[in-house]
Amino acid sequence: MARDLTIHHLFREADFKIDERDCIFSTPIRKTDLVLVENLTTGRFVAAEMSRWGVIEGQTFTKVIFKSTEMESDWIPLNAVFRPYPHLASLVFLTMRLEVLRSISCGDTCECTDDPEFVALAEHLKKQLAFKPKIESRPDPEFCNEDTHHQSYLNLFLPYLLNLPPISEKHEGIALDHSDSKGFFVKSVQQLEKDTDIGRYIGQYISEEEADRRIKLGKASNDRECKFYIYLTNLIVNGEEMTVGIDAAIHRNHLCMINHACKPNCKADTTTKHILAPGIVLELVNIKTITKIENNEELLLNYNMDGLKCWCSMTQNCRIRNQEDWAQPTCNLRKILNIKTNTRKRKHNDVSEGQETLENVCSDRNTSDANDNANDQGIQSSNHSSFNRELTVPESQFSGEDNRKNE
Ligand SMILES: C[S@@+](CC[C@H](N)C(=O)[O-])C[C@H]1O[C@@H](n2cnc3c(N)ncnc32)[C@H](O)[C@@H]1O
Repeated sequence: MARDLTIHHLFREADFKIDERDCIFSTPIRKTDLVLVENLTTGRFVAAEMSRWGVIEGQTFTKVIFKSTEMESDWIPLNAVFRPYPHLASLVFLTMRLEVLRSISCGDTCECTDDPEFVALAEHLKKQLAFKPKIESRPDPEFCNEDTHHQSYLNLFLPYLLNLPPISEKHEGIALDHSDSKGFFVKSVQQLEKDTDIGRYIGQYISEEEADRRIKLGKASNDRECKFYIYLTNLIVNGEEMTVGIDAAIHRNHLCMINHACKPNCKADTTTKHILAPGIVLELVNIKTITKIENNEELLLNYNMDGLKCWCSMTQNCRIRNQEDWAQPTCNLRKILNIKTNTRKRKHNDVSEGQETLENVCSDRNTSDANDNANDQGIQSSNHSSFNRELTVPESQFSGEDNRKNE
């Protein structure tokens, strides 16, 4: 019996073109996330949990501390860590299972699943599929008052010198708050009159293409906390309109934490124009109240987003969020667990489909800059995604995690 299988072998033998190390740059890794760690001496992977990370004194690259059942906690270079997307986790699991079955040519009753390496990794990958980050454990977000731009946005205009919009100070009448069911939200701390301008939606300006890439990443990550922070706006270049995104997932102010409601008390106003360079005009996104808002009321916007499973309960289509609202993994784990040897061909087809999705996402990595890498390595906890009147995202992107029992 061939018992010397490693994940490397498994990928190779199944003829998959998956560069697992690349994936770390395309999906956020958080502390306590489940990862696969490569033992640099043996080249084998073990299941592990991210414990801490940082830059070791005198070294130029980031290292992480991991905990695994097999080894003591240790510092390892970040590029030895692989956190597959949840649906990739199921593909890895499927590949292992297929390879083990193939290598020993046995039926379902074989002892191959007793192999300690297989069992440890399979357990690990199953946990990966059940990835459910908790909103309440989130650290307070950091805010700033200025926009910034991504390389993809600069590329649209070089060699022009861009004049970024001015600083937008936080309005004194609003504050950030948090609830277990909705995560962060914005509330008033004083009465706000109708038509009050409460500030500009701050973010990182990105090209439409980059916005698409980040949306794809959000989908591919299958993160149940999948949140949307990109607001699309218009840029008028020599009289022609083009779309750009303002991504507030990382670079943001309070306003990106305003939740959606079907009957909102605020609106996004794009009538203020800002001249970035001669002939290049940006439509700024200002948030304004559309009703009088009493002290201690939540500020709400209509995202006008198709497919949002809205929890605001203001219309018949909305409901209260519950556990079922989480996005389900795209790959059917139960199917994989019940795999039969004689269904091997069909399963291989399943794998190709999923892999295609993943490759599409990873292949766009070059458009991302150093800023992105920092974010993707878990420095921030938020997922990149988007909300806007023009975006249509499948329902599974808008899932929640808790019910409202704590409110
Ligand atoms: C810009 S964030 C709002 C702040 C968010 N509560 C947080 O903690 O980061 C937008 C995300 O919040 C969630 N959300 C906000 N309002 C919602 C609503 N009425 N129904 C469902 N999801 C909502 C969705 O996941 C959406 O992608």
